[in-house]
Amino acid sequence: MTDTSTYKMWRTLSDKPLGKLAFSAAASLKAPYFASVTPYISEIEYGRAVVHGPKWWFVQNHIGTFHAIAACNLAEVGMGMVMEASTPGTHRWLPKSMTVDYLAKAESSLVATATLAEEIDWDAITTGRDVAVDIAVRDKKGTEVVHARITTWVTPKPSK
Ligand SMILES: CC(C)(COP(=O)(O)OP(=O)(O)OC[C@H]1O[C@@H](n2cnc3c(N)ncnc32)[C@H](O)[C@@H]1OP(=O)(O)O)[C@@H](O)C(=O)NCCC(=O)NCCSC(=O)Cc1ccccc1
Repeated sequence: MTDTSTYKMWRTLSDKPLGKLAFSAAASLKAPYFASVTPYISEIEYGRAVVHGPKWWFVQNHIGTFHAIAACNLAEVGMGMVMEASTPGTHRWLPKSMTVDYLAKAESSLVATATLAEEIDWDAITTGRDVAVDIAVRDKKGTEVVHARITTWVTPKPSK
């Protein structure tokens, strides 16, 4: 079981009235650039997270759709939640690359579903390894408009 402070906070707040809203606001305070997509985090569990990004004026591009880089930011939020819920307290993670495909015009609010790309034997990570997260970003019709893969670098936490 992971014991990051983020996942502990999720378990404390997520079943309380307005708890998910409070958690989502806290995530944006911790990493303020996330606030630009006003993320609402609805699900977090080992290996999976779901994040909603409303479409409003600030996230639009010149053709009036959801800006691709704003969608990437939403994908980053999803990745971060998956990694916080999945990485054991003995290890730490840092995003090191992202590949992204813009599959269709994003004309509505978006939902990013982030999943660990493969089963990970965390105990076997004694030096460092890549851990990938896939993120499917869908519009309100369920069409996947953006697909991202974010690779994180996982290492054992240094002893203090
Ligand atoms: C570290 C690595 C990924 C790999 O380098 P390599 O040389 O192959 O690996 P090596 O293991 O030798 O480590 C080298 C050094 O790195 C340090 N270190 C390692 N792991 C961690 C760790 N987990 N945390 C902290 N430090 C760590 C390690 O101590 C060592 O330092 P030292 O030598 O002791 O002083 C490197 O390419 C890099 O820093 N890239 C930039 C990454 C970056 O800035 N990403 C974007 C940021 S997130 C964002 O913007 C969005 C977002 C926000 C919130 C939530 C979600 C999303």
